[in-house]
Amino acid sequence: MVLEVTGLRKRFGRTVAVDGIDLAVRKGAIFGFVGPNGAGKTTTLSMITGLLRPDAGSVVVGEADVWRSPDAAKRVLGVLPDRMRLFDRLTGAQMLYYCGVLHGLDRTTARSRSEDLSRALALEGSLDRPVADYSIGMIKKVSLAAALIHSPRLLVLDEPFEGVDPVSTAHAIDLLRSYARAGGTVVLSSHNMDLVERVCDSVAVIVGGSILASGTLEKVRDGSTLEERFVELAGGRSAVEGLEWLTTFSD
Ligand SMILES: Nc1ncnc2c1ncn2[C@@H]1O[C@H](COP(=O)(O)OP(=O)(O)OP(=O)(O)O)[C@@H](O)[C@H]1O
Repeated sequence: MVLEVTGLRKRFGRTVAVDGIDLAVRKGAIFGFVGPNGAGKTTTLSMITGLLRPDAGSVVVGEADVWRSPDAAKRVLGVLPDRMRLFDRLTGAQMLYYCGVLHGLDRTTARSRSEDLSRALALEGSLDRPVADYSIGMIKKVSLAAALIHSPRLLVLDEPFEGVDPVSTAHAIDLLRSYARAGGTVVLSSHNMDLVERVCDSVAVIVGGSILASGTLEKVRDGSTLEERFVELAGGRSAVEGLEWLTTFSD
């Protein structure tokens, strides 16, 4: 296992965001973490990556406990956090160079990897512009490149495809697949069930801070589509009753 999460818990005031979850992700997996809004995905991924201290539980990445040996764990991790604050006065090229050097790459390697990643993620032509001027999709792509630049063993990506166009998404998927085939491991969250079905080989469904189903994609789908299974586990669709006023139109 590359990632082992045991009894993870987090509460914000009276809100129990994560209610004692266990997860195990094997080497080479592309693992999808799905759940409705407010289910606890970002809170869980933030605790896994050392960004948010858990109230209880442990996270082991490779051999390292994220909260006891954070330096060792962070060497193994590549992270695309949700709503990441970027150094957005830097150009894309400067930001990738900075991330590479921070992770211990020498200058030449950081520059050449940043060029390789920009080609793979269709960011050429944008790297000399300040990140502050990037579109939402471009920010996701440069953040993904920043997560990959030091060639980590485990990638944790919170909503990596949100706002990313279909061609760039296809490139990013190809990149993640070849990374996983070579022994890298990916944990990603997404609201796009078709995409999760396309990319992931195993999934966990989190609702109200608890994991309601996890395992291989086939096991969790249980004969239906992931979307149907997701809606079922998340408590079904809400009715539109009581919204008749919506069709009275203001004019
Ligand atoms: N810093 C915080 N302070 C207070 N409550 C928080 C904080 N962060 C998260 N929460 C609450 O914890 C719960 C889980 O939030 P979280 O962001 O983990 O959900 P999520 O599954 O990532 O949702 P989404 O799909 O909408 O991004 C929610 O009820 C949220 O309001």
